[in-house]
Amino acid sequence: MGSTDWKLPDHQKIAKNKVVGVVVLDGWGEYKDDQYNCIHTAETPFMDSLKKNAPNRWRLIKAHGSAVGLPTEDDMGNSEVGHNALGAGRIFAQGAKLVDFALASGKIYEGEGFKYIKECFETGTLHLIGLLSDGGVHSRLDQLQVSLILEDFDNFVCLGPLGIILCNAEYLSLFSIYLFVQLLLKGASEHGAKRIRVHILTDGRDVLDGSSVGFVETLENDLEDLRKKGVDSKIASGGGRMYVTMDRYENDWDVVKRGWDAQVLGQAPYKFKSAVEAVKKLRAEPNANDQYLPPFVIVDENDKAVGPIVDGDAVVTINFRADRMVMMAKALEYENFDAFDRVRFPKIHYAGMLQYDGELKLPSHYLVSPPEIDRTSGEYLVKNGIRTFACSETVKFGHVTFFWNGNRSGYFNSELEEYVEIPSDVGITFNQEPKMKAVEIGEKAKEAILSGRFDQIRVNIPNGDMVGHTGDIEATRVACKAADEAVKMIIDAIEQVGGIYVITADHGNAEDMVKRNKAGDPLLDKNGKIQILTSHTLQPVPIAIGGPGLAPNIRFRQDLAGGGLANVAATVINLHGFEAPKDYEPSLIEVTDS
Ligand SMILES: O=C(O)[C@H](O)COP(=O)(O)O
Ligand SMILES: [Mn+2]
Ligand SMILES: [Mn+2]
Repeated sequence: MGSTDWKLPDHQKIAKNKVVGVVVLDGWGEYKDDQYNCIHTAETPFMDSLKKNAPNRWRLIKAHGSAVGLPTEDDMGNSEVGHNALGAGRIFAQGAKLVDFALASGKIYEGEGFKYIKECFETGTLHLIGLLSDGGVHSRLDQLQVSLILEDFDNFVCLGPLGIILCNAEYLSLFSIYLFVQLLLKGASEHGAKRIRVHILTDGRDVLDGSSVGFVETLENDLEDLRKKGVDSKIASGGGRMYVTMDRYENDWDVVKRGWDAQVLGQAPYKFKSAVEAVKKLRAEPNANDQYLPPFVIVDENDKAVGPIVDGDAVVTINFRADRMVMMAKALEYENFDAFDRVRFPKIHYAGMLQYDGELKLPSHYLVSPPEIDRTSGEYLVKNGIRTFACSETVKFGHVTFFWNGNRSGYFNSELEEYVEIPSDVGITFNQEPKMKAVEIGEKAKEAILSGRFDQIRVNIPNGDMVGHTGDIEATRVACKAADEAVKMIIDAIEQVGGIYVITADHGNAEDMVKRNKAGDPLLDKNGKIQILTSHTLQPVPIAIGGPGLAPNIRFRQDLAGGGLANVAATVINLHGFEAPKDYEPSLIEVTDS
């Protein structure tokens, strides 16, 4: 945007030059106090005191559904959409929604990306690689499926293979134009794909553990339908998302390599004739779960892998979310690549569901244009001279940099910014080390605050989320305590320099660790055991402001009951002493006369 006026007007009532500490507690929502609320049951004296002691400076904000650009109010928040909203100050239609629209309108098949992969359909195989679940965080199974038929316009109900999906009005107007929605598998085959291989990654993180079996069965049924229509379509390989392919921020390339070996080379420690059998058998191993299933390939009667990726094939990574697909995209696209030995680098036509990195333009071909998240608060502030420090450990590092800056890697101005990544533990599940690197993040942030070199210090503290995803309640309590201690360290430093703090979260997770019925009571499985919730939640998140630099007459506005994460950017800009851009969601704060 060449014509952007980057100069922010001075705020009429809020002074400049205070150090502002912005802390994002990952996966830290607000929910009723019971034994499955790990934030409540953990010792979190610092966060508790904020809530208790300054009611005008503590409130809840929305972090899911339409408040963060997701298709429906049933969509839980996640780190990508959460940090995008926090950093950009506006609500953008996010990947999940954009793909829905592109599929519903059929535009996906008219775009450059689809045309590019279609060039291989005559003689090559179309490979689809991605997360197989209806979690809606990285991908959605119904976007892959063969049919979704709108049957009942009056009641706004879409019937699909997965059951009933309620459509909101915006969706309905699009759906109503297209009675039969062509989804990716069906659409690709109708547009000429003759041979399709799906490389599945099982979830259990954005959905219940154990649900992978049902998703694989659903996909198998769809592929069976396609086979009846003469399309040679099969599942070719698989593995658990956290152990195969979906690493992020280059924490552990072995994860991507395991996927590469299975998907591209057709090699894996486990071989099965069917994916349903694979998932059932591998899940039966002690301590096995959907997130960490080992890699497997599907083989034919001669024990030969049914779907390695070879020269002349087309490949689509079907995830719309960026962070856990960037590494695979690099492996599939970059000629020069040394993160691991690819053994074979097939000449393929590769497209992402979306373009995952706007700065790297990666991948160069994609089926759906990503949201154009421009003019983020980070860019405005840096352009107005705010010296910015951002830090987290590897597994969340990109959240306060890449996602915060609208899915762009790199600095806006390397002279004014410093981004510090603390290496995360590798090769463990985080319930084994629930304190993670919270203290180290706290130390780095403290150092940055006390150094006098920065005006904004921005951190993500991952514990509640990363340990919450393991479903280990005891460990999640330890995680929440560690996060609380890290926040206190940072805020103590803010106190020392007379600064201001903003503490919030990107979505819920640790505050509810059990699946519940509509009345909010825990659900039991068929053995009478509670069903552990490893995923995020629909709960709101807290935001607290304070610090000696915050004038006594600044408080949260009382008239913004529906405020959400996107309102935080204008709030932070104000606290730096500037007015926010006019099209930003309104600031949460007001300056009273007294
Ligand atoms: O990628 C993940 O770890 C989960 O799917 C979502 O968690 P996040 O949105 O907090 O990263
Ligand atoms: Mn998160
Ligand atoms: Mn998470």
